[in-house]
Amino acid sequence: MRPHVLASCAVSLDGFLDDATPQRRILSGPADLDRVDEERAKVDAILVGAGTVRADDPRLLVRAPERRAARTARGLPESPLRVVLTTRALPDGARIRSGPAETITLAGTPGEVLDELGCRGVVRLMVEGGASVLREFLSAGAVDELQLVLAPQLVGEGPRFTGGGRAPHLVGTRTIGEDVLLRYRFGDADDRHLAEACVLAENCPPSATAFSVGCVVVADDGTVLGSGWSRRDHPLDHAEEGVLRALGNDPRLRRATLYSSLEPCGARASRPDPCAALIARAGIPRVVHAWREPPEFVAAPSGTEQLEAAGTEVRHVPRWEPLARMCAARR
Ligand SMILES: NC(=O)C1=CN([C@@H]2O[C@H](COP(=O)(O)OP(=O)(O)OC[C@H]3O[C@@H](n4cnc5c(N)ncnc54)[C@H](OP(=O)(O)O)[C@@H]3O)[C@@H](O)[C@H]2O)C=CC1
Ligand SMILES: Nc1c(N[C@@H]2O[C@H](COP(=O)(O)O)[C@@H](O)[C@H]2O)[nH]c(=O)[nH]c1=O
Repeated sequence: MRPHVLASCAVSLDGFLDDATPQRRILSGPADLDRVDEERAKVDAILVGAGTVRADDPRLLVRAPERRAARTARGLPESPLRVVLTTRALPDGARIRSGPAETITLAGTPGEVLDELGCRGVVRLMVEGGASVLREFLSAGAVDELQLVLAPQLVGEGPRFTGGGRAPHLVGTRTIGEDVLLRYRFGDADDRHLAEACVLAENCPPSATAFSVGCVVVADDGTVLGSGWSRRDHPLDHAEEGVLRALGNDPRLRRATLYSSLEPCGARASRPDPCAALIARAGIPRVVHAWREPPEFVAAPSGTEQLEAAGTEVRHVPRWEPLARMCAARR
């Protein structure tokens, strides 16, 4: 299975990734560099092109000790696998060649590289650049999410990425100090919204007695009506339950699609109404999920059967199941 690909970069106001001098130009402010570190800590592998290794001599490690410790506690290496795309040997003395993380080199099309990394068990890949690699991955339609930071600097000239590819759809913006983070997703509507639901599950407060799930509800014109995750507003809330409560009787629900990282439940121990009943009652005609509920807390999960009996179309997209599981396992 191919990994979920997050492309991440910072650009100046005039659109450059670096300046034209041999020194590395840091565009992100300190708070954004810390956010990038947080993203690194979530992935299995970080990929750059050899041009970035030659220009920046990066280490590509998780910097924050508490993030490294949290990875180790989950049985992961303290920093992700480092992947350099190159047709040559890495420069002698390049910092990326030394520990503590493992480094591999690969060559090939983005599709071949993703297949190879998928075979190695990489579920989440972060592509950090540089210009050629970003262009190559975006043009090949190999990026699922782009996190682009606009930094308040004017550079004049330097590397930039250009080129075609699938249309980006804005999913969120955030001001980070003086930087602005723009988050985009690519692909068809089901892939975009379902992958987003999966990563929302990372926000769930931990629980030993319930799954961690993310949910997005989208109107038939593509408007995101609501989103959330398990236990966001109340310790017993399922993700779908919290989102539907906030939406009340919105008439748009009758033509909406509900995306959930996990199949909506058909039975609950802690509350009378399972999510399948809440969805049917709200009149939502379509549900898309990534992961059939395992028989962990309920002997024979029946959410799909109940939804279908109520006339709701249910689509299971197994491509996102590893991402749904990985985000649910995050603490
Ligand atoms: N602002 C930001 O967020 C970031 C900025 N940057 C900047 O980007 C610049 C570097 O960009 P750029 O020069 O385009 O270099 P890249 O990092 O994109 O690397 C390009 C090189 O990668 C190798 N490569 C690319 N695709 C493949 C492939 N499919 N198979 C095998 N090898 C491949 C080739 O190396 P080879 O010739 O060895 O085969 C190629 O020359 C730097 O200035 C850096 O500072 C980089 C990352 C982030
Ligand atoms: N300059 C720049 C980035 N550059 C990326 O960070 C890498 C270096 O990371 P490290 O090894 O931890 O120092 C560098 O090679 C490139 O991939 N990233 C950003 O978010 N913002 C920035 O302004």
